[in-house]
Amino acid sequence: MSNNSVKKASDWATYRRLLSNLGALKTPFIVSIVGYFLYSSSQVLVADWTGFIIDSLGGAPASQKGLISQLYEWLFGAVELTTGQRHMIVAAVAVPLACIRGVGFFLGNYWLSFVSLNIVHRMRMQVYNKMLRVPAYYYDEHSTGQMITKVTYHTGQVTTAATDSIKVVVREGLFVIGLLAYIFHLNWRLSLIFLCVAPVLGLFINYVGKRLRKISRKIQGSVGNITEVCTETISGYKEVRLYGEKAVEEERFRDASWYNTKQSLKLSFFSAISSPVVQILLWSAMAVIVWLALGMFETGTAGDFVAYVGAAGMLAKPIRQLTEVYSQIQRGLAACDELYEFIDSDVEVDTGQFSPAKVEGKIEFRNLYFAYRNGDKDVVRDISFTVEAGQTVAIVGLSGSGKSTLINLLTRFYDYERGQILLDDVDIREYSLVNLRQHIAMVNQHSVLFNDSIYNNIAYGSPGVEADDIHRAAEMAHADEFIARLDRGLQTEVGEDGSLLSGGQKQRIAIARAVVKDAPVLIFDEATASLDNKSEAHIQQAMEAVMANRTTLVIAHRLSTIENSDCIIVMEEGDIIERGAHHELMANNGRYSQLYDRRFSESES
Ligand SMILES: Nc1ncnc2c1ncn2[C@@H]1O[C@H](COP(=O)(O)OP(=O)(O)OP(=O)(O)O)[C@@H](O)[C@H]1O
Repeated sequence: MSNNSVKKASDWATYRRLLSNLGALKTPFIVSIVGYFLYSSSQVLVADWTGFIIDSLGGAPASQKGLISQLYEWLFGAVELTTGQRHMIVAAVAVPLACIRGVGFFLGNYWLSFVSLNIVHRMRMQVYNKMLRVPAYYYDEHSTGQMITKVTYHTGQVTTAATDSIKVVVREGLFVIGLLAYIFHLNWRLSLIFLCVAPVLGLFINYVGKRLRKISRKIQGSVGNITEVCTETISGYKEVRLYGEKAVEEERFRDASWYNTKQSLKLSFFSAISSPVVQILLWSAMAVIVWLALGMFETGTAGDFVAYVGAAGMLAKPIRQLTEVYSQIQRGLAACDELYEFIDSDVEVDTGQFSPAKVEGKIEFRNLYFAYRNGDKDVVRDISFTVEAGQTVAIVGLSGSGKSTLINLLTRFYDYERGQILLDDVDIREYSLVNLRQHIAMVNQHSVLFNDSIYNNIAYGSPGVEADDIHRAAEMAHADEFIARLDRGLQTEVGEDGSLLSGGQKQRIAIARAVVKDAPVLIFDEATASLDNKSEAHIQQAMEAVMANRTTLVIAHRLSTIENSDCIIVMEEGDIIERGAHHELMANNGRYSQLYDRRFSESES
């Protein structure tokens, strides 16, 4: 019971929130409602016109209730008309009715689409903006497939509900109200019978609505799973084939797709059953009405009777349409719920106000501890070291020792709670996020290239950069040589994530991008993938050129980077176990010299 009332409140909250988006769209919304009002009124008047025609067969129409009859009486009551003139007037009513209907239809349809599409666009932008701001944890905990589904499938559901379905709701809803008002006007006692059916209809529709909403949520989840399997198969197509996992992936996909099919069938069942049930209820009421009307219309004309039964009969169609779109509306609302949940989720903490135009680049880690939210223990412990402005520090250690975690904390993709990281002696949490990241350039193991030209990839993050700077950066990154060999040079398209380039070429473009950014702090997470000697030498020279005069933190795998750095930090399982210059650590004969010997012999062989 309490659960239900909570759900109800949240349903209303969803409606209210959607409507609160109207804002500047109020005028087009009102125009569309006026349009649909005209459209529905003209539809109601068609029933009235039928009664008017029947009454005019025996002479001047004499109905006291018919709307067109009364207008006719008001306009022509005092005029002597021939039968021919009267017939012409009765027939001519069709033209203004069609005009009102047409104008109303256009105004209603166009302006309601205008409103709905704008609301959907805003919502889609809110979702996308949120993706740019959610913390790294969100990406850890949700798959790419599920996130893509939000922007595509979920907003698609809202679009259908907010455009096609809402049009039917407003248009046919107003039509139903108009018809009810009209039959009440003709005979209110008889019309009360219709109202007796209303609570039964309401209860039934409410029950079906809840089921539809629940199933719709399951369908959304299942579309997320389908997209997830698909994106994994697409990005890992080589692994799938090389490891012979085609059958397993096919099975995973079949499960996800079949679950979706089952839930969609359930949804179809409920939406298909609701319309006939509603129609049976309505037509039962209709039968009672006709039966009673035959005895109760003794005061009205034959035209009134026909108009009444005609209008009552007309109710069936819009009510059927309303029940038919009900499932789409529920799907839209279920999607809205989930999108709003996402829109309301936390963003990266960004409370710092400090925004210096330039920093020297001194970095200090001070007694830093950190545990990931989903991990149970600290993955780095009591980390303290300083990198003076302009120095290079290499961090080495076995896989999983916490090297990347330190970089993730420095760039504030995750926030620490114990200890400090300082940039120019100011805690990095006091910097605004945008400002902090402006001072850092990073070349990652998996630097992402965008599906654009090499030129634009190098200029990424540095809007308005001069062409000369791009050329210089490409030279410094030792990328100019291979770029010159390409037919379209810097304008060559690199494909999705640079798929048309080799690993070494991609890295050099990423280095050029860091050069153009010209930040005082540089982070290199060196690729472990073995490059051929020539590429390695190119990248080595590129790195050295870029590192000059910058504070550099290198997660190092290459011997030369390690040997030349001012200090080497050796990590093991989250702790710093050794630190010092290369020759000092070699002389210590500890873990570093073991690691070094191992790498040295590997690279020699
Ligand atoms: N997003 C995350 N959520 C939870 N745990 C994580 C996350 N990223 C890393 N870890 C864990 O933190 C520890 C340190 O990982 P980290 O990536 O910092 O190591 P690394 O030294 O950079 O390793 P590699 O050289 O293989 O990149 C590992 O035990 C890892 O499982």
